[in-house]
Amino acid sequence: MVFLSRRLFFAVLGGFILTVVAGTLYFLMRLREEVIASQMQMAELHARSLEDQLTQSLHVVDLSLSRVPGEQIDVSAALRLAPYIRSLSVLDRHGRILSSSNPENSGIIVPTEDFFPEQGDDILRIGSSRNGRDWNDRVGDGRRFIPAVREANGRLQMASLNPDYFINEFVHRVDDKTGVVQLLRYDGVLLISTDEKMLPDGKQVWRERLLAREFDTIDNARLGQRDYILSYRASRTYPLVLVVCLDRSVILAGWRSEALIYSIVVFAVLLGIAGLSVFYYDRMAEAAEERKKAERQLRLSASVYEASQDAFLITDEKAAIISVNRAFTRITGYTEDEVLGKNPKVLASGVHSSEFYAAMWKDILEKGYWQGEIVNRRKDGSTYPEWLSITTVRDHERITHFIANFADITVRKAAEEKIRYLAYYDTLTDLPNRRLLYDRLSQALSTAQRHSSYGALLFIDLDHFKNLNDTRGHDTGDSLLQQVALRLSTTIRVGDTVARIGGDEFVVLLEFLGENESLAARRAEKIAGKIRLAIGAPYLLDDREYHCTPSIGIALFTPQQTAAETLLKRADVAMYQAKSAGRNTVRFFDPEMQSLIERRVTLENELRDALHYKQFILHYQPQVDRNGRSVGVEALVRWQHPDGRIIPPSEFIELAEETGLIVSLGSWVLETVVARLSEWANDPERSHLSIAVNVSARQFRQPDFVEIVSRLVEAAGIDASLLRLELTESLLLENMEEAIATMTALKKQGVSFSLDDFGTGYSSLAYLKVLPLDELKVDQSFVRDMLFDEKNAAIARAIVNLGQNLGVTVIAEGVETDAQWQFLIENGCHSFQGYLFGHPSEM
Ligand SMILES: Nc1nc2c(ncn2[C@@H]2O[C@@H]3COP(=O)(O)O[C@H]4[C@@H](O)[C@H](n5cnc6c(=O)[nH]c(N)nc65)O[C@@H]4COP(=O)(O)O[C@H]3[C@H]2O)c(=O)[nH]1
Repeated sequence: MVFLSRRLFFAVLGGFILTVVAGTLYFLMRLREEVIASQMQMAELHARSLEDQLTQSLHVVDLSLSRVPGEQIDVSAALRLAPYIRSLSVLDRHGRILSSSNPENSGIIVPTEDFFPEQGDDILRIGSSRNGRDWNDRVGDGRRFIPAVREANGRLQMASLNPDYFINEFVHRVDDKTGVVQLLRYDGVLLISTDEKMLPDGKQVWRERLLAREFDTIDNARLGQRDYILSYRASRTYPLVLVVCLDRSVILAGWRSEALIYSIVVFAVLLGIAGLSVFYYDRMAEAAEERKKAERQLRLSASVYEASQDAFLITDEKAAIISVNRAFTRITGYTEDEVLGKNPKVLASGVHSSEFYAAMWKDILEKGYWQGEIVNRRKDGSTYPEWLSITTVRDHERITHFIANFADITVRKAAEEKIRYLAYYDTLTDLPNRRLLYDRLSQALSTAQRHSSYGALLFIDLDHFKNLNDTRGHDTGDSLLQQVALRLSTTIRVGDTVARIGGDEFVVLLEFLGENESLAARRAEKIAGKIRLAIGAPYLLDDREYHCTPSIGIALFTPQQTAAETLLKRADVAMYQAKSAGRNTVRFFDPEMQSLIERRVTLENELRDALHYKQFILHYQPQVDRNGRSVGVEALVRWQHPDGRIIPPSEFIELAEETGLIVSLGSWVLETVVARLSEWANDPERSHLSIAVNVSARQFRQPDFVEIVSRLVEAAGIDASLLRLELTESLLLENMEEAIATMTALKKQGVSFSLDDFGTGYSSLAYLKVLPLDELKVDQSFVRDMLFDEKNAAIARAIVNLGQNLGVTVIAEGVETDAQWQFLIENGCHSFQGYLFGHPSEM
């Protein structure tokens, strides 16, 4: 729609108003002219009819006066005929009234010189208007008369005319409020006027008028203070002029009031039209401005929408796509035509679960808004991360559209990742830096507290690294650091942390080293040893072999330890101790731990030697029945240390387990036992004795354990049932199925099994049913106190009952007194072992 400018609008409105005003004025003026024209006609009509009437009246007078002189005047007849004649008189040549119908006129000399025309026969000559009713009336009393004479036969006959008669006639025709009727003598002398105050035009004016025309109607004749329509007409017969003057102001009064009303109406209408126009123009201008603003806004929005670097996707209420912008196509590869009408699911990557989308839609529908990171799929099948915002558009609560706005954040994420990487990683080695180490250490400390588990911090410094840097340059130094980092990473378990905290300083964080401090220390030391070996292996730097050793400091952290800073300092101190101790070595921050470790290292080495130099011996402890008769023995290993001490198994079995030496030791024990059984087989006094052998978990889990035992038994040709393998509950529980398989296989060979330390472990009764056991061994801890502690007594009794129910024998170990033995016998125990029957000895 074309909208007029304000200036043009007012110009048009002004033009319209001017046109209406001009039209109205024109119309009113036309109306006025018509009024005037009709009044002029009217004035002319009046003038004509009054002149006609006047002429006739004067004709009567003329007739009355034209009688033969000397004739007696028949006054009454004349007056009857012309009521406007007051008297008729006869004058002599000198103007003396000889006789008159008004006798009092007689003798009066009439001054006829001012009559008009001044002389002439057979024509009526009109005198001027005089005061009084007649010649004889000297007082007048406001009355007037007009004399008229006619000369005939040397005599003058005169009539005194009553002007009031004519005035009456005139007023009868022309309302004295509207106009004035005047009767003039032809020479311009006023004879009669219906309004005496109004003076006629001067004689000269009339002379000129009458010379020009005998009758005429003139508009706008100024008489006195007023304007008139003036119509005059000279009598056809007599020297008189009849003038009708219509007062223009009165005539036009009606027109004026009409014009006023009309003007008011037109003005009001125009005012209304103008007001309404301005009002509507303003409203329309406002609306147009609003519309323009909205259009501008829309154009702006559209250009923002199109030019935006963010993708926009708009759907209808059913989630069918109705619009996408250029950025959408750039990011996803889909053109608008390809996605119009489709569901935004076309972009789904399959990375997110249905629960994720359900939660997202819940938010959108309930809160009207969702925002978050999501992975979508491009048209070419590649996926990309985007930051997505979805909002609803509502129309009175009803959702009409969904607007999704997203940006491909691949670059941003990469940058963030890079920043994060730079913040938390060492760029040379790709290892975590000090900051990340602190984070992980703090986490590890709280985890350690939660799980009551020990951990350790290993501070590793490369020996003489500075020399390498100084002599062969930093690049070579960097290369070494990278190789060391790689070796460290591959040496430790997944889940542990290796960090480079500066120069040639590395830190390894070990978690979950167990709840036992010394065990944790040993594990940490062992890993440190592995690291020392790994780092100690030769390097190839610039095609030259290079040897490097580390100094490693270890600080254990306990479940109570909290300060990461302190811990790192401790490990650092320990590392310096390692340096002071000659480098290429491992040192604990805690001196006790250090000596413990050192002792263990010594012990381990000695154990190896012991195996190598066959320093182990077996002691046998008898096992008896209710009658005290020997039914078997338990083989218990002893270490005959070169220093002459006999070391009990409690001091080395655990280390042997940890180091794996137990496998070799266990094999030696088995071989020795089988050899002893074979030896006893030929001894009638001992051939019935069984030998119980403790089998460690590691030994039992050897893949070829069944073969080893079978081979030994077969090779020795002994009665396999005399070989009784003692297993612990924990061993069996570690892998029940495998344990059953191994036991079953050996059972087939005739080997028997005893469950050692029964009651101290998990004591799951369920597994007892499925294990091919021959014997339950009541742990000595129950036996020791059972006579004083009812609970232990109850347990001992329960185990015996259990054995009876399962159909296996029950042996009690640690029997030291007769009372204990008697108690156990009374409660149905089958066999007994303990110092009461004999200490372990070489036999
Ligand atoms: N207080 C007290 N103790 C008694 C009494 N009667 C026997 N003992 C001790 O109780 C332990 C019984 O052995 P175990 O429970 O199998 O416990 C054994 C066994 O678990 C392990 N062990 C011993 N020899 C071997 C072996 O050859 N291989 C394996 N894997 N472990 C062995 O070492 C543990 C300790 O063995 P030992 O020091 O010989 O200790 C033996 C024995 O000397 C008594 O009346 N009172």
